[in-house]
Amino acid sequence: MTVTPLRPHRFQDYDELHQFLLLCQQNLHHKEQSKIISISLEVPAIDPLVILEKMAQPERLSFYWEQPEKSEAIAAIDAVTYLTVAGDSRFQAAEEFMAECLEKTTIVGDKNHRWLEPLFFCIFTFLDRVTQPHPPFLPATVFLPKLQVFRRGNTGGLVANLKVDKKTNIDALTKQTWQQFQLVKKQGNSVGNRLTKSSYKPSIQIVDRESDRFKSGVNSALELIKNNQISKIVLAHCIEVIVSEKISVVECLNKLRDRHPDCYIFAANNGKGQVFLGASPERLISIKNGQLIADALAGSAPRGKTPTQDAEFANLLLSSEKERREHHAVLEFITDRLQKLGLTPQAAEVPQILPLANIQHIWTPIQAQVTPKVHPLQIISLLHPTPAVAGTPTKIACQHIRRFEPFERGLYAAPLGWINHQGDAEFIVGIRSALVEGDRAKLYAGAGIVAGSDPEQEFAEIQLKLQPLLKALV
Ligand SMILES: C=C(O[C@H]1C=CC=C(C(=O)O)[C@@H]1O)C(=O)O
Repeated sequence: MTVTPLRPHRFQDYDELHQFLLLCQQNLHHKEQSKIISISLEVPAIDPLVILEKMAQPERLSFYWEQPEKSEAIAAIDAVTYLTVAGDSRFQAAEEFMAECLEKTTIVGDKNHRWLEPLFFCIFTFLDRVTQPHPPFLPATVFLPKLQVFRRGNTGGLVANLKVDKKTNIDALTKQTWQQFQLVKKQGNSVGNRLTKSSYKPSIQIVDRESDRFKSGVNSALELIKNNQISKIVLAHCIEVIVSEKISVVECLNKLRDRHPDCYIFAANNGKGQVFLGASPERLISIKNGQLIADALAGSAPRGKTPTQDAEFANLLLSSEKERREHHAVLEFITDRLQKLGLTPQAAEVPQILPLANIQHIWTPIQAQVTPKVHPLQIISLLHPTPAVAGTPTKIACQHIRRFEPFERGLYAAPLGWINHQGDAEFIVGIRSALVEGDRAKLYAGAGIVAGSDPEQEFAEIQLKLQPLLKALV
């Protein structure tokens, strides 16, 4: 990888871009060689959701990521190169793919933000194999977008990743890239004019055939727990909804970010008409300048209707032995796995409450210092799936999940996120999510089952967890 220092002229004019790309092509040594030229530019603050709406095409890969509370959002549009792979070495294959891409990438332009450089967007499924004949996503999809647009507060930026080989028509590539730059810049200052609320007001029909199956799954799981085969399992439920018109992904994301500013809002489009989206409160890992944070998040209660009732629910949650056990399984697992990697994780001794719009959780953030030798995907391969979405012991819990759940999880409860070339990364766990296709969506939510769990209460918890998505679809 070559990183060229900040250029004083910063591609402000068409001819400069044209000359630069011609030079890149001339510098290729032989006719098979290709390069990825990654150009980053500061632009006025833009709403990346507007860019997603205007520039993403349904038949191309795209990815959207937002943390409304931090005023951070990013849209990744189309792929200049991508990998799809299955099997238990998927994380390693993804790591190798990224290294190969970076090997032939030249990075130029502005560099004052960690998102002003090429990012790899990663979409993994819950399991490393799929059994459906036409799965919406393969076990690993990693892509470098053609265009990436971000906003953080009042700053904005774009990254264009261009593939250049001896055969590339540089005139056409320059024209296309220049048009993209202009289109993005035209949306400048769109933070003030975020998406206007449209008149999209469809009605919804819920198909929920499997609620008894969920409860009987919980009863069977309790038997396994009683027989000491497992100590925890997370069982999910899936409902299908039919909406009276084609679901607007952008509208749905817009509602989610307004109503759930404390969650990660995300959407992954497979380029085949299916979009996996949601509002997840659960960070798997974030790494910034070598500082890692992972969330142990498990144990749930509703929000109260008054501050007093809310505090009561929070106290009950923290003092419930059953909920604490559910939480502790996750904390212990993450800490143990990070130690296996040679890291020294540190967590507060007393867990906290993470209050969300309609639910609250027991939460312990875990911190560790990561050396550059440890790749983020190595960490993810050891952490996923945590007992917040699988169970204890992991392998046996996963086998029973497949047996009890009458659907394939796909991206539900799986790692989704991005990585840059310096090892900064951010991955969430894809819970509180839905797979959208046309006028239909499958909504997913799960609950941790331990000794003392009650099937009716777990089902009620799942209904609560499904609400944000149900409400955002209409
Ligand atoms: C598996 C889910 O939530 C996890 C995260 C937080 C709390 C959880 C719980 O209390 O069961 C779950 O472990 C889900 O929302 O689908």
